[in-house]
Amino acid sequence: MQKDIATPIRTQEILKKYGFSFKKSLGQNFLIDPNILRNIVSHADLTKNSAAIEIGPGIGALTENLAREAGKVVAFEIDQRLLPVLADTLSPYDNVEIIHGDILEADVKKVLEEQLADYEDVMVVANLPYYVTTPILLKLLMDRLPIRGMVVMMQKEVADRITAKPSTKAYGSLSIAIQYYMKAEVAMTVPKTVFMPQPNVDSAVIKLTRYEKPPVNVIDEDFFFKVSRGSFVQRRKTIINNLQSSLPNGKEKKDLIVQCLEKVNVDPIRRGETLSIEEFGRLADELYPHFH
Ligand SMILES: C[S@@+](CC[C@H](N)C(=O)[O-])C[C@H]1O[C@@H](n2cnc3c(N)ncnc32)[C@H](O)[C@@H]1O
Repeated sequence: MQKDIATPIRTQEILKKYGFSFKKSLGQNFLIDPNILRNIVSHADLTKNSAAIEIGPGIGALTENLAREAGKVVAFEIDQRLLPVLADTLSPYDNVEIIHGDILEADVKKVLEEQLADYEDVMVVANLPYYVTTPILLKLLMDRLPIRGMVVMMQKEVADRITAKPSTKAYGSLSIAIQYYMKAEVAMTVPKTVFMPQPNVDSAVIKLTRYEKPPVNVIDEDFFFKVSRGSFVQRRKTIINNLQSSLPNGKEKKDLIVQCLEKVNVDPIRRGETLSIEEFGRLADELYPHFH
């Protein structure tokens, strides 16, 4: 067994050897605790028949743990300065491929089709760069990748929003966007002390498991997301007020919106934050013929 990359001493040695300085703008907070890393990977339930996709391998701390458990790891890293570091730290593993580039620009579907098709399942596992957590998650979901799920670390406040249930403060359009595709749960919270440098915010790891089919069947997904987003524009306002402002010609069509709300048993004076995904689905389908 190789020495872990992610001990504080080894991380310091690697950073010194390469004269590496952290770029805050790239969300570079590296993990330096082998137990946390093993724990994150255990939530992904990998076997040698699984492949893992990692976003932002840094100096390879999580990558190494993934390489030990999965059949193959493909990791996307934006910072060119880390490429020689990764070539060095991950040299004991022949099942890792590093792709240099921005995950937001990457054709992940092509990578899955061309390089990972032989694996039974694929998991995305990452300690995400916090400045782009939401765009990364939404991109991966909208790409409709045939993955089993994701185990991803992020700012705790974002993890709470993603996993939130209706009628809670954290519930909003992000909760709906993610929970439409995946079952979402907090796997663990993570203290600041296991990072170098320490971030200013608390962190949590969430586990997302892709649904075979969404929890609600809708006529048009884009319209469903438009209605749910539009219902949260001003959280303190009622759903009728928010929909009047967010739907095209909503002000003039107030009576029609009220009728649609009543038809699906949603009181127009409820707030968006009280509606479940199923209720948003029924409402979107009712509004669709009049507003799409
Ligand atoms: C929070 S660090 C995690 C590093 C390592 N996985 C660990 O856990 O120690 C985030 C990593 O993502 C990289 N990164 C930032 N933005 C990225 C992007 N748009 N695409 C790919 N990698 C990115 C950073 O350079 C950094 O290596």
